[in-house]
Amino acid sequence: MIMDSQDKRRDDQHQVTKNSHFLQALHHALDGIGEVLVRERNMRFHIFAAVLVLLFGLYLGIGRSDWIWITIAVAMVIMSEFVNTMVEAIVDLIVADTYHPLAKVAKDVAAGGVLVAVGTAVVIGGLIFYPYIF
Ligand SMILES: Nc1ncnc2c1ncn2[C@@H]1O[C@H](COP(=O)(O)OP(=O)(O)OP(=O)(O)O)[C@@H](O)[C@H]1O
Repeated sequence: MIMDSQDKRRDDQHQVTKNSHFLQALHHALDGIGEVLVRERNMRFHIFAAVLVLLFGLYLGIGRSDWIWITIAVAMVIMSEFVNTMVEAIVDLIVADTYHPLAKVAKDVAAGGVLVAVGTAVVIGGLIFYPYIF
C-alpha cells in the first residue's frame, strides 16, 4: 500500500484535465520521477549502484560501446522500477487495503520484472568489466 501524506499535497492541485502546455507536462513528468525516488527505497539503491558503476567505468576507462550497454542496462532497471511503482499505485487505487489474489499477481509480476531487469544488468556489467579487471 503506497498512499501517504504526499497524496494530500498532490491532491491540492486537483488537475484532472490534459496538460495545456509543454512546461506543465514536463512539470508533471518530473513530479513522477520525484514520486518514484521518494516512495521506492529500491529506486534509491538502483541510483546509488548506477553511480558506483559510473565511477568504476570512468576509473577503468571503459570503451564507448561498453558505455552504451551500461546506459541501456541502467535505463532498463530504472524503467522497470517506474512500471513497478505505477502498478502498485493502480492496484492500491482499485483495491486499497483489501486482499485480492489478482492484486497479488499484478504486484508480484511487476516486482519480478524489476528482478529480471536487475539480473540482466548484473550479467551485462559482469561481461563488460570482467576483461578490464582480469
Ligand atoms: N491488495 C493486495 N492483495 C494481495 N496481495 C497484496 C496486496 N498488496 C500487496 N500485496 C502483496 O504484498 C507484496 C508487497 O506489496 P507492495 O508491492 O505494495 O509493497 P512494496 O514494499 O512497495 O513492494 P516493492 O518492494 O515491490 O516496491 C506484493 O508483492 C503482494 O504479494
